[in-house]
Amino acid sequence: MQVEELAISGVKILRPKKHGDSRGFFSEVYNRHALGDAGIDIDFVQDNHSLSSERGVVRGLHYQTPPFAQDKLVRVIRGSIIDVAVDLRRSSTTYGKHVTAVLSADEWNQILVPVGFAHGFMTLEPNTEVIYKVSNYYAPEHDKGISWNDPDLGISWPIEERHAVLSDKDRRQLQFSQIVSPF
Ligand SMILES: Cc1cn([C@H]2C[C@H](O)[C@@H](COP(=O)(O)OP(=O)(O)O[C@H]3O[C@H](C)C(=O)[C@H](O)[C@H]3O)O2)c(=O)[nH]c1=O
Repeated sequence: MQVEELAISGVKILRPKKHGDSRGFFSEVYNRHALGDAGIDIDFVQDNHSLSSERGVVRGLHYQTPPFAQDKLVRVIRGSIIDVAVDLRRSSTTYGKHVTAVLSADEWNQILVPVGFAHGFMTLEPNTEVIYKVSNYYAPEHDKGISWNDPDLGISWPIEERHAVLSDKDRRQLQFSQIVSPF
């Protein structure tokens, strides 16, 4: 498995091996030992799967507060997304900064977003399916968010606001300046 560190410490791009043959392919998309060899020792407890039917669907920017904070290991099995992680670690030199990565079924890449980050993505194609492991259970009362297009975050999304598709919840998220990070 290939591992690439992104510009903010802790956020990594993983690319598991794909074994192709005349039938198709086989890939170990999660292997705890392989992650351990890459210095990643996380006990994932829940698998999530979302389908977004349109291009321009935004889910995020979300995080769960302790004691239900989540590490996330995200991959795309159909379509593609631009994935975003915002550093909410108050002592970090990159507090409030973000990294982005294009994840796609074609690239077969994954992103590891550790506890301490807000996470979200925008779909780049219709019918995009995202699968991800989280290291803590869903806890609605601990589910928090930041507005996806907060100018203070400076995230340059590839699809303009008027064409973005969001949940009512995500249309009402707080601005970055309004949150008190618990990390
Ligand atoms: C996250 C979650 C949601 N739900 C239920 C709650 C709602 O009835 C429905 C949709 O939830 P929500 O609108 O929060 O789903 P997303 O907007 O895709 O949220 C995700 O968006 C970004 C990408 C994230 O990083 C998080 O994993 C997660 O917050 O699924 C559950 O039953 N379990 C769960 O773990």
